[in-house]
Amino acid sequence: MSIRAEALTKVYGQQKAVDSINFMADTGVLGFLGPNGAGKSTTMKMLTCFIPQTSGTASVCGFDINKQPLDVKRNIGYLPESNPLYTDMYVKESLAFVAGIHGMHEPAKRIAEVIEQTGLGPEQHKKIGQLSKGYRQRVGLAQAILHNPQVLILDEPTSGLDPNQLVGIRQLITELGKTKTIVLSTHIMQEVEAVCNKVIIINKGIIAANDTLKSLRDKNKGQSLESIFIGLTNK
Ligand SMILES: Nc1ncnc2c1ncn2[C@@H]1O[C@H](COP(=O)(O)OP(=O)(O)OP(=O)(O)O)[C@@H](O)[C@H]1O
Repeated sequence: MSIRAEALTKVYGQQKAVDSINFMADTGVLGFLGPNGAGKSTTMKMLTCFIPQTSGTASVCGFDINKQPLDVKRNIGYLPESNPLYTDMYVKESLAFVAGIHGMHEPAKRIAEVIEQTGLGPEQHKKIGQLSKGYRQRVGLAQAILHNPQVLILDEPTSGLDPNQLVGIRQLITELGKTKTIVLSTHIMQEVEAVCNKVIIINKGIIAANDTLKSLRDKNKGQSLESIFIGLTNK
């Protein structure tokens, strides 16, 4: 199993942002949905070892997030919600920098491959600060997949992209999901329908649904994913 979370909990002060959630994920694209403030980003930050959990456990590719954080990070690629990038760096320079962090030797070939895969070719000689939002997202994705991790955690990777950019990024996520485990947070139901095999809906830190997209639809016959989401998150 690529990801396993058991009773994973995060408390900020008085607030339980993530309340004892259990889930597993393997190869494919898992849609991680929930209203604003539901606990999606917090869960992602714990799985990627950015913040410690309050209680419970989780493992990535069999490595414990507390005891083996370096192994977790070797096996995980993370695109955070705000996609923080060094805007003064050139695209290739930023990828070489990330390759260095991962201790990759002679990364030029892999950098060229990832530039091709993410469609960054035409913009590869620009500074990140000169890129459009869609191309910045592609740089974020390129950085996340550079070390060829088995697990990808993508926090709203397509927010704010135009329809053309959306199609390209979704195709890339679908392609990557054939061999990798992807956890994808999004508010766009159309996107879930387009790329996800499985769906977790989280509400107020608690899992309200954990199912395949097909079974979720079969159980709620005739309802759109949007109405299912609204029904489950307004309780
Ligand atoms: N550093 C923090 N300190 C205190 N509370 C926090 C912190 N980070 C998040 N929270 C709170 O935890 C809850 C869950 O936040 P989180 O960012 O995980 O939600 P989310 O599902 O990702 O929301 P969105 O869809 O708006 O990005 C929210 O109520 C938020 O205000």
